[in-house]
Amino acid sequence: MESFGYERMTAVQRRSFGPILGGGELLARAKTGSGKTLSFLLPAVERIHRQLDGEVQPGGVVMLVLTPVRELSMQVAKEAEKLTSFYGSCRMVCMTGGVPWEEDLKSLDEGQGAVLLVATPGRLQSHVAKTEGFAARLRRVRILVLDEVDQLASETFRAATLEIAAALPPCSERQGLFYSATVSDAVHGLVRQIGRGDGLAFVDVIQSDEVVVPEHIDQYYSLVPTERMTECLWRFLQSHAKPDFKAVAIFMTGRIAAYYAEAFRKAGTDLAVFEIHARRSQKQRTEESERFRAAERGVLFTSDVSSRGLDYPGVTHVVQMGAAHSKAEYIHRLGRCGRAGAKGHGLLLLHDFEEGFLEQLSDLEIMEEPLSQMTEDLPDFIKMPIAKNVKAQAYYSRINHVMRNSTADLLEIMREAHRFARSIGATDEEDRPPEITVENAQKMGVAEIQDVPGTVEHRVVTVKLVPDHNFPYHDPVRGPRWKGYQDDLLDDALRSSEGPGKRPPLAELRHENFMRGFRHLQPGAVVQPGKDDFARPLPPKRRLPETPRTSPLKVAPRDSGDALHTFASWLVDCP
Ligand SMILES: Nc1ncnc2c1ncn2[C@@H]1O[C@H](COP(=O)(O)OP(=O)(O)OP(=O)(O)O)[C@@H](O)[C@H]1O
Repeated sequence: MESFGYERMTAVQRRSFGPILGGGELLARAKTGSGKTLSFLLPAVERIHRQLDGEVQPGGVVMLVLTPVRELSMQVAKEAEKLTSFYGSCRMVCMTGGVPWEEDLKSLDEGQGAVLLVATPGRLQSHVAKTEGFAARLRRVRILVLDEVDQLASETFRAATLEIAAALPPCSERQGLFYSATVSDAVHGLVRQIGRGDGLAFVDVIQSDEVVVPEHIDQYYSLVPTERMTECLWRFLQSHAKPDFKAVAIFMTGRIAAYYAEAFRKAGTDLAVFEIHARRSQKQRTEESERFRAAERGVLFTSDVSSRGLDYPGVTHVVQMGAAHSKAEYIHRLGRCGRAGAKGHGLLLLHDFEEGFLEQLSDLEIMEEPLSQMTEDLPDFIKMPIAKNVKAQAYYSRINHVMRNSTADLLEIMREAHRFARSIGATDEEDRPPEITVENAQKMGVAEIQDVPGTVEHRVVTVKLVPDHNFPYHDPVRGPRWKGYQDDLLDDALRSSEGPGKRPPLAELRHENFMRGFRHLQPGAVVQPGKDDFARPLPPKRRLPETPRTSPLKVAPRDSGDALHTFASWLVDCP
């Protein structure tokens, strides 16, 4: 403990060390931020060190730690690395999604000795199923740790966790350690399936009559009309933004977090804005995570990928933008602040339709923060220049999220989502929210409902590409390519009607593309791809002479080098 700079053990550490060193199985429940990571890592590595007798093959895994989220795996891996380098008897390897597959195998193979593997279930399950010889490398696992076990026991991770456990030695030959701040019935079920059954110790550092939220975290909530959510978040962040203010704001989905991060940046907050969610590449997520860890001040805009286990030093505030899936999830989210005995402050901004969630929190000390009067001194979030696509995606993802998590009437959900669309400036001049195609409406179960805002008829529009010059670049295999999502649009359109080896004269622009900014496209409109607003017709003077409907597509010859200059226009005729 001293090498980690700690004077004394926390309660969960004190009570875990003995049973783990003794080889027993353990289910442990302790508050967020109470030092659970070291409470399993330290005695487990010590035990492995004592047991290792040189018989393990290079690349063989002796200890496996599963965590549900990539960033959490990386965080646990860092602690594990400190310990393994101290003991020297095994080395740490971390495997998560978002990293090239071959790198996993390389890191297993390079280096001497047994491996302490920290991994997310998805990546490991894929290796077990697809990588030749991988399961064999797991046959010597002596200690299995499930960190955030109640999430690993949830529907999302349970199957993968069981499949991985099936590749390990029988439970009589390994030790299972199961940790979380909250323990559900599903956890007991999973532990029964994976563990030995007999002799499981339950280290419960939270007494049954005690509240599981650390006492030094103040909790507040406000009931907020959808239209005022952004304003409330803005005011909260601006009014608390002292020099050491460091906040985590958790949104319903990654796409909503992405919209807010961009909106707050553009609104000119003086707080540094960080952004972590599943819509970013793993490289971006890792870099952002490191930056936020090192930052003294700022806000992390994120989704539930950051709600568990992550230990960002110095987080003072957590804002939850909407109800959590459950009380347990609320507690995990809140636990990103007030760690290791520090003071914390949590604010839950509940949409007006989520009031019922408060019943689940009735035994917590959570106080109402009344809404302040609305004032005018705010950035204009509705007019904020943010791509239509970003707003539309936030809107779609929000509908999906609310549908999955609410029992409300579907039409009510759509109407409320319409209010959300308005509040982020995602509606058009006629107050229509982004379009939902009939196909998607069917998937969402709203196709049969009259008056669903934004639902459109299935549309397939045949477009003619009139090539000229000005393609951004020419891909030798795929032909002319645009940049950004417009690139995908053109590409989809062409791919949908490509014959073997050559492009046909006509390409179908399918209805999906209308969701992505084509709704204003009129028959005969001429637009210039690659420009800021793809769907905006060019002024009449830029119109090209109309091409006869049946004329073949003429692809301009490549002039010089890689740059094929074309001026393109789309002639559209409805079927
Ligand atoms: N004995 C100790 N004394 C002081 N600080 C400690 C001690 N052990 C761990 N810590 C620090 O406490 C913080 C929280 O630890 P950790 O991340 O393990 O919490 P946790 O209980 O796993 O939380 P969560 O439930 O959110 O996953 C970390 O910054 C860790 O370095």
